[in-house]
This record gives sequence, structure tokens and C-alpha cells, in this order.
Amino acid sequence: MDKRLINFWVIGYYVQDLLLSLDSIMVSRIEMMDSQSLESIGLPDWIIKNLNDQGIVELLAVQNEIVPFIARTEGHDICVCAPTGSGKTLAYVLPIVQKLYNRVVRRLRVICIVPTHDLVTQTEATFKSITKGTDLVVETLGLRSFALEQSLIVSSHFNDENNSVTYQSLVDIIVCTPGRLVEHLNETPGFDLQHLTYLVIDEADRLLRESFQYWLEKVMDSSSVSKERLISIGSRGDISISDSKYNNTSSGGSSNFRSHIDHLSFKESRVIKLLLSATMSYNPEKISLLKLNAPLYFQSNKISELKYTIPDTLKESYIACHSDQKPLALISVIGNIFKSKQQQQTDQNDNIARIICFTNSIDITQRLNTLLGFIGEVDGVKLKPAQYSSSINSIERSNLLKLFANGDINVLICSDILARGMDLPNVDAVINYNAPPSAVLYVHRVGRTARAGRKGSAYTIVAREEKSYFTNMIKKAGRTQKMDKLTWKKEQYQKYTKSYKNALSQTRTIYAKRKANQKLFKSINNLSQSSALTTEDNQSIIVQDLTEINKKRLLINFE
Ligand SMILES: Nc1ncnc2c1ncn2[C@@H]1O[C@H](COP(=O)(O)OP(=O)(O)OP(=O)(O)O)[C@@H](O)[C@H]1O
Repeated sequence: MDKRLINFWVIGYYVQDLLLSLDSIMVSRIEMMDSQSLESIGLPDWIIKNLNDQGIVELLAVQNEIVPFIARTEGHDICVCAPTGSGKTLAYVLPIVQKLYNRVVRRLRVICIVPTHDLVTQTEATFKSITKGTDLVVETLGLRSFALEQSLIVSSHFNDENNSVTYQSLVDIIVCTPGRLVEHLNETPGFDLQHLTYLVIDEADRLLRESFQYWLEKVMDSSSVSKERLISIGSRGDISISDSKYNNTSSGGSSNFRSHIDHLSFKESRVIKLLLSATMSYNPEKISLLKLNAPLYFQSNKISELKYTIPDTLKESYIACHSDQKPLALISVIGNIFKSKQQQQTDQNDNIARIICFTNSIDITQRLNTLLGFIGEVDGVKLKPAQYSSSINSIERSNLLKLFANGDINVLICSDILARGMDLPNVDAVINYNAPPSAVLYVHRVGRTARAGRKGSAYTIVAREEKSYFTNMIKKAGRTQKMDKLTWKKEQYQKYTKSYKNALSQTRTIYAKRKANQKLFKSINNLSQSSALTTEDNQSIIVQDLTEINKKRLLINFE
């Protein structure tokens, strides 16, 4: 390779790295400025109407920054770190739908990747609320059978003249989890990302932690529409980027300099990547793994003081108690929340307090739900608990969310499946029955309340042995000065002791019965397995035993 060419490539890599390192620290602070009117940032009337139909009359801070930026620029990848509940979803849905509105041919131009199926459903609803009235098609992956999805996303046409098959995309926008997307890329004929224009990665820090190399590389390979972009370097080292072939008008440098170093070009995909989270890791090396193109990092201007972005309207506190007193502390906190809700003279039609209670396991979720179900009422308010976890199927989970939204359930006891991104209306308080294992999870859990500028409270019930771990975690998250410590006053909890003890004994009975039944099931299974191996006369004994056991089983009523 001749010397000139070697110089060329060496500088090429240098400029690319320089660009990335330069760009990866190009930070724009999202000023929590006053909300702007929808018209003032150039949204078309039909989008304004769709927003008004859902009661939205002005944009929130993060939307004021991001929407006009995406609508008016090309080529910059964007990372957004803004508080939970600050409206990040609409911040990307609005400009993307606005840009797609004038498309002529339907092609798959947008992929929005989220970490859970529940979030797929929620994000699809947000997209559809804005595409309403247009011919833009939004589809989800992962909520139906694979074959049905294949028929919904691609159509094929057999061309008998030249014996070939042509494919046509039936969708414009897909919302999905990573796994199902890769399955379709591998197995669905005619499904590809060659026309992909926007790749949205919501809850990016979590998604990029999970099997990062596995799905993103596949997606980037499938979408790598390589289009040359030229970078010219002026004599003063200034850099300009142009899409067209090298032209002499590009900024920077005198002509003689250009004669030596003509131009640098590197191929890269023109998919615009949008990464969003309330707990984005601001680590250029990690983010640069995504091969971001001239990335811009938007972050809430609060982040400078605090490590994580938490809504200003959130009131946080914790209680330290013995681990066996936790249920009593929980009942007392629920009583406080019910009482303060009744004192609020805000909306008489809806004085139902809605509480989300996070635990660290499905088993604790189930036990707590059984216990609270026996408590009956707290300070005169009927307790209507339900459990929400991956042990329940997605249809039942979405029904539970509807019951919670209309107040038929007022305490949703859940595992962390609900922690990220899920947007439940009017949650008054979040209770961490178990301290979350990480500051990131703490931010996302408590972020289920105090959304879109509304007030909310977060309580964490900490066992004495967990206290130092919890307070250190909160310190690391920069939340210490925001956290109130509630004292454990015995007399405060006395009034709940009777109902708690009664509920506890009923719960213990239930679990004892379930344990006995599990033993019965086990012995039935063992017997039925062994019966296959014995002679005919023994089988009659086995059948007799089985009927005996079945008789016993019927004596224990299942809950
Ligand atoms: N401009 C607006 N005006 C009023 N409410 C809004 C506006 N934009 C979004 N919302 C509402 O704010 C709530 C939170 O929005 P969204 O779920 O997008 O927040 P988020 O920043 O993605 O939160 P998370 O980090 O938890 O995912 C939703 O109920 C949404 O309908």
C-alpha cells in the first residue's frame, strides 16, 4: 500500500475517534424551562388534535428540547437522560410520527425496542394515540403467535413471469422486545431493516446491559444501509461533514492543504439511534460501542447536583424496623397514605388512594397479597390488594392495570416487572416493602409516582440489618439530603396489631394447606409413575390408594 494511502487511513481512524470522543461529550442540558405551547414548536394541527384528545395542551421540558431537535435535524444520534415520568415517550413519538406522516411508500422505518412485553403494549398505545387519523401502521412483536405476526408485518407476491417473490412491508413502525425482533430477522422471509430510519432504545441502560452484543449487532447488521459521509479537515483542523461527494465549498482550510489530504470517508449506517432512560450510564466508552454518529447527550439540568434524575415533586422517606415488624409497618404506611388522600380536597370523585408496593420476589408478592387480603380494611378504608408479577399472564396483567386505574384495586403488590417505564395513572405512593437491590432500581421503582409534574410519595421499609446498605445506596444515588427518616413509634402501630395477627394466622393456615396439597400431589405423581411398572393385581391396590388420597384431598378446600 503506497505511503500516501497509509497516511490517509491513519488520519481516518484518528478523525473518527476524535469525532466520537468529541461528540460523545457534546452535552446539552434539558433546561426545565416553562412548558411551551404545542403550536410554538411547530407541531402540525392533526398532531395537536391527537394530543388535545388525550388532555395534553402543552409540552413538558424534555419534550420542548427533544421534539424540535429531532424534527429539524438529521444525522445526530441522541441520548436522553431525564427523570422518570418526564414524558420521554412522547419526546420521540411526536417527531418520528411527524416525519413519517409524508411518507409515500409504506416501509418499516421505525423500530422501538423496550425491555418488557407490558411496555410494548404501553408504547404501542402511545404511538397509536398520535398516528390516529393517518395511514401509518404501528405493530407490536412478542404479544401474539409468531406465525400471526409474520402475516401482519410482511406480504409476499409471487411474480410468475420471472418466477420470483417480492415482499412488501405492511407496517411503518414496530414496537418490540429484542428477542422477538431477532427471531423475525432470522426467520421471516422479506422482513428486513434496510429502510430503517429510526432505532429507538427505551430504558437503554437496562437493554444495553442485557445480552448487549447479541441483539444490537444483529439489528445494526440488518440495517446497515451504508452511505458514504465525507469528512474534510481544514488547515486549522476544523472539521466539516457532508453527505455529497467531496466539494470544494466545505468549510475549513485553504485549498493547498486540501491538495495533501483530500478527504476522509467512512461508511456508516444512517439509522438514527435514540437512547433514553432515567438512569442512563453517561459512559462514552460504553455508549460509543453503539457506534453512535455525532451523538448528542441531552440530560436533565438537575443531574449535575444528583447522580440520578428523580422528579422534584417526589417526597421520599424510609422506616427502619425489625424484619418481623415489616408487615405491621406496611399496614401503618398504607393507613397514612389513605388518611392523607382523604384529607386532600382535590378531586372528590376520585379520593381513592392508589398504592404500588414493590417486593424483591414473586413469593413475597404472593404472601403479602394473601396477608393484605385478610386484613380487610385500614383506618376505615377497604383494602383491595392484588398481585402483579410474571407469574400472571400478560392478559390478566393488563386487566389488573385497568382495575387499578379505575380504583377497583387500591394496592398493587408487584415484583420489578412493573419497575421500569410502566405508566400507571394517578399513583399516589410507591412503597418498597423490600429495599431495592440497586440505586438504579430504586429510581425506577419510585418513578412510578410523581409523574408528569404530579405530586407523589415514596416509602422504603428497611429491616435493621439492611439499613446501612440502604443508606449507602441512597448516598451513592445522591438522594440522602432528599430522604426523610420516619421513626418507628410502637403506639402508632398498636391499633393494627389485632387485625394483623388475625390475618397472619389465616395466611399461615392457607400456606400450611398448600404445603400439604403439594405433598399429596407429589405422592400421587410418584404413585402414578410407579403404577406403570407393576403387574395387574397390584394396580387394583394402587387405584384403591389413589381413591383414598383423592378423598383426603377433597377434605382440604383450595383457596
Ligand atoms: N406534555 C404532557 N403533558 C401532560 N402529560 C404528559 C405530557 N407528556 C407525557 N405526559 C404523561 O406523563 C406520563 C409519563 O410519560 P412517560 O411514560 O413518557 O414518562 P417517561 O419519562 O418515559 O417515564 P419512565 O422513565 O418511567 O419511562 C404519562 O402518563 C404521559 O401520558
